Amino acid sequence: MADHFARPESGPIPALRWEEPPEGPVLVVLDQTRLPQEEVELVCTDVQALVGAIRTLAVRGAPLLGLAGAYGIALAAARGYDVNEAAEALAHARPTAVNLEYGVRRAVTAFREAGSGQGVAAALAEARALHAQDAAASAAMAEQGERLLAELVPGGGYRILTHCNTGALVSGGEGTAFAVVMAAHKAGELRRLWVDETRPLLQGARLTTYEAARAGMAYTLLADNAAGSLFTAGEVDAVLVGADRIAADGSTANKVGTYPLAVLAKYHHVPFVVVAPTTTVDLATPDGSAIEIEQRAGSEVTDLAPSPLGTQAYNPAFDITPPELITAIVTENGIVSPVTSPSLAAVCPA
Ligand SMILES: CSC[C@H]1O[C@H](OP(=O)(O)O)[C@H](O)[C@@H]1O
Repeated sequence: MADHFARPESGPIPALRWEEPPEGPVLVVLDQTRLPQEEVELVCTDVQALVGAIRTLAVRGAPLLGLAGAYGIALAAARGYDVNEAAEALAHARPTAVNLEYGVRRAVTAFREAGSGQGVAAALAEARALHAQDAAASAAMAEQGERLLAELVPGGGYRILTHCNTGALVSGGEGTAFAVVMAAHKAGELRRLWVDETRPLLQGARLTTYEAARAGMAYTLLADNAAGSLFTAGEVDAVLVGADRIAADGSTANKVGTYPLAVLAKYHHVPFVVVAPTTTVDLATPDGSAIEIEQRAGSEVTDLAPSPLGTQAYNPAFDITPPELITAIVTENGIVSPVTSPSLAAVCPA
């Protein structure tokens, strides 16, 4: 029997922070593979350690990956490592979330454009600017998402189903989809948060429950394959999810298991809402067919049972939801309906 443990403390969750101890600058990250049982921090003194943390999902979630990429460039520059090599290693640590390569690019550009001897300060300033930008985007999405819920679910008392984890653990602020849930909770309008466990790495069962418990929400965990019966029972007013990459036509890459929820939502006439900052929008990618889906080790699937030695496993980390299944995409700059007003360019900075 798993050890259940006391409700975690409330307050901000330091998913990632820059520190400058006497022995040199470090990036301190909360190891999300140890949550919720243990709050363990990893002190990254070099890019190799940070890349390892990204690949094992100690550091995870699209917006946070962007921050890790930017701070990783500042760390490489500050410790005298080759910035170009650091950029290559960081940008390719995980392929699907566009935020990672975006954050790396922002800091590398600042480093290269800085005056002589100013590269480290410029890269760190850009990482901090992206951090603040993400926190502001999170607050704006929460506000816009709450207004959208009031339109989509008249009468309040929302029963929201969410998948994977999209809270403060993936963000410089309160997160993406979970930030909207938090806003509804604070307004007294969250009747129930249905939390998909999110196999195989259980981001929902471990991390979203951790964040919902800290916030004092009314939440219920469910096995991913139980979601269908919730819709049948009429227990879902809206589905809110995050994103790792949104193509120009609104096709959305998100944690595997998202696409089936979109199909269920369509069949049961339930709003399906994606919440993501514009740093997750990739206008250079025309549609979902061009998004690389990360394939992860089969052991993440076979080891839980465990299955017989030699069992082959299919383990894509993400799937693609087509625009016609998405009711709305909430960004910090506005809400887009991929079917009726598909212009994501209108909400993205030029
Ligand atoms: C809104 S960012 C969170 C996003 O990232 C997750 O993937 P992973 O846990 O593999 O980093 C998942 O797709 C979430 O929606």
